[in-house]
Amino acid sequence: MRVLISGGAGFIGSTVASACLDAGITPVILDNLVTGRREFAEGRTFYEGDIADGALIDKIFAEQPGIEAVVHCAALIVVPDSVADPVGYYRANVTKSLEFVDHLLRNGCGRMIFSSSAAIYRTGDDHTVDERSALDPQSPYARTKAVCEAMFADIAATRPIRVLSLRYFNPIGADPAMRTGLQLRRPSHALGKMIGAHEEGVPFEITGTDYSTRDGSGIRDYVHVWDLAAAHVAALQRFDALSDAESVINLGTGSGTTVRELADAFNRVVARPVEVVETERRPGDVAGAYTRSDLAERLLGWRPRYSVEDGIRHSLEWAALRDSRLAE
Ligand SMILES: O=c1ccn([C@@H]2O[C@H](COP(=O)(O)OP(=O)(O)O[C@H]3O[C@H](CO)[C@H](O)[C@H](O)[C@H]3O)[C@@H](O)[C@H]2O)c(=O)[nH]1
Repeated sequence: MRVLISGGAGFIGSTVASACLDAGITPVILDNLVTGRREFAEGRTFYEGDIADGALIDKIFAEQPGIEAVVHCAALIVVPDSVADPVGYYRANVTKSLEFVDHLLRNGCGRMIFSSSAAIYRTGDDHTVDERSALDPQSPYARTKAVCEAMFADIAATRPIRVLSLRYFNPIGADPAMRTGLQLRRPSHALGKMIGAHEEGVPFEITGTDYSTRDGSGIRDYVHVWDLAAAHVAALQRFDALSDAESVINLGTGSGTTVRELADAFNRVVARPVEVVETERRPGDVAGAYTRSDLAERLLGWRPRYSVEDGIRHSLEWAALRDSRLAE
């Protein structure tokens, strides 16, 4: 099977590409390298360019016969940037996705797996969500994902394409074989900040300790990126067995981890523990959620295999390697 992966030189897309290769699926990478890394496409079939570039998409389908599906990961993903630049975010994530799907239709590609986000859910009092939970995206970034889901569903209703949206919770870790990982040197998410604090020997700041969670800190569902990638492989293999109604699947572990618990897990992994201090909430932050759904297991036969500690260990291993793997 041959699969086109948009954003295939990014963190998740490149990991999906590695999982495809390991499963005997041939990935064709499409990435404009705005945030993706050329190094992550090395040795793979790679087209540098934009998902909205119709001539390029036509060229890819002409040169790579037998592309059976698309995994659409290409997107901008930084919440504060989306607040500062909503036009840029809607253009990159929505307008270009609309053009992309049109190009796919013209080339007869009828299967798409879309990288969506659990950030689109309204979170209830018990901090759990499933695929039927109400949506209430809180940032322009999250709204671009919700808009894309709705747009794809409208298109799939009458045009010959089916779209499966996979709603990711919080990805951590790296390819266990260390082919790829997070491209950023200093990621701003909780584990990235923890690794940074640990390297510099400064305290890690818990941003917000007055949430209605079991210990007051924010709760998330940290899912290993290799498990996410494996879910894409399972979705590709089972795509045609899914019914039209089964168009959204949560990808999380089903366990909530608070920031304090994440720090405890971190300190079980590292030799020299990181100190933890408390500060104010970040603007726009939410208490958070984890999945209560078993749909991924029922429909894809997928279950996460890696623990939060595994994710932390692999993130640390990648952080130590990153500078030797990436040019800058
Ligand atoms: O230095 C920090 C950074 C984060 N946190 C806390 O850690 C939790 C998780 O924060 P992250 O920034 O790691 O994750 P978010 O879920 O808030 O947001 C991230 O994950 C989302 C997926 O659900 C989207 O992808 C989004 O773009 C991305 O920023 C929150 O309670 C946050 O307050 C800290 O305590 N200290």
